[in-house]
Amino acid sequence: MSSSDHVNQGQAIENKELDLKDDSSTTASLKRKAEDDGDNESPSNSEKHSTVVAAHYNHLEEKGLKERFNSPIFYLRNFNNWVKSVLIQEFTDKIREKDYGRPLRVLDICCGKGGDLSKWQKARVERVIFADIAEVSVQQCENRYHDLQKRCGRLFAAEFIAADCTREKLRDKYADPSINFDLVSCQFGLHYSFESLAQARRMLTNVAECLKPDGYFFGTIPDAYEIVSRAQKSSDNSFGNRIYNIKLLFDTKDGYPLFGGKYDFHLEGVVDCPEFLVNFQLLVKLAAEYGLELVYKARFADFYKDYSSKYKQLLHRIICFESYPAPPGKELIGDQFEYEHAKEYVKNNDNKTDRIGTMSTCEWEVASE
Ligand SMILES: C[S@@+](CC[C@H](N)C(=O)[O-])C[C@H]1O[C@@H](n2cnc3c(N)ncnc32)[C@H](O)[C@@H]1O
Repeated sequence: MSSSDHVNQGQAIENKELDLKDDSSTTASLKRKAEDDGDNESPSNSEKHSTVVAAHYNHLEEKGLKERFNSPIFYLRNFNNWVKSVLIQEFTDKIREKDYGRPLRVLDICCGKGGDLSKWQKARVERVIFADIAEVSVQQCENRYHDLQKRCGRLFAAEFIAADCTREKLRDKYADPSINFDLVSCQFGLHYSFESLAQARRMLTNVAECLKPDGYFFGTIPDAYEIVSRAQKSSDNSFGNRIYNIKLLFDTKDGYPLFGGKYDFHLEGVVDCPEFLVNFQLLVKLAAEYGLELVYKARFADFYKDYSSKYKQLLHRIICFESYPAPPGKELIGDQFEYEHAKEYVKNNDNKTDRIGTMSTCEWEVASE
């Protein structure tokens, strides 16, 4: 969705009434339109959830290579990394198309342990500020940065900030508060701010107040519409499979609240804490108040369709899919019944191929929520 120089569907958003049952999305990119003055809304009094979230991420163990290979979400993680890599590449390219030599400055908000460090290195950016509420994660991010620096010599400059980005003003914490970002990235983190309007506003202020006019904000969030639909089909407001479980903590009969739509999310070995639903149309409307205009949104399945041929090699390189049927000597990550779709595909494709790359339905259910 749109600004003047992008595919123009903007009016649809502007003119529509908010409809809680309307569709939402998993990846979105917004463009900074013009300068604005930010926002001075006071922070919420309740910091309980943020403390639980920070404690959860602080206690997550760092996994070694071997553990990662044996993880039941091995392909899902790789696929999520593919989505993030493509987003980073696409938006750095967009800026460079206009201004090739521009040194790119980035804010990676809700950065975690720095899962995107090497993506920023490959994108040849000049400076990245990493911010996250979990101070242990921020420290691990900094350690990883120094390791990467040792391995590859020249690396972008970096700053590391432990802060609740839904309550604190990040600008006051930058080494240079007059810094302007070309890109702000928030991967799998923005939804934590939808606990309350004040928190969402603070987050968007942090995102937008140092973003250059024509800079981009992009991120990935769970799909509220999908989550609520799945919960409504269940008898106890919860659903999941062998790798994930979601329990909504309110009655979904009449949809979901605009803020504070809380659910417990468990993803095997990675997430186990409360999260909040994001009504996408509301996000778009709020973001507009901060000078941000939607230029693209897609659910992961559609994102894959949009970019899989352009970034096919990367899909192979970071092993986003497993071979079905499993090659001799290898086992499938899931049970046989999780590959019916792949079995059908191989059966119906006129013997063009006897093996395809795929994900188990359990992993795909998470990627599509
Ligand atoms: C699912 S992890 C994603 C980490 C990273 N962006 C990635 O893609 O690997 C979500 C991150 O959001 C952070 N987070 C949650 N609430 C936050 C808040 N209020 N302020 C800053 N970071 C927050 C968590 O600490 C966690 O590191």
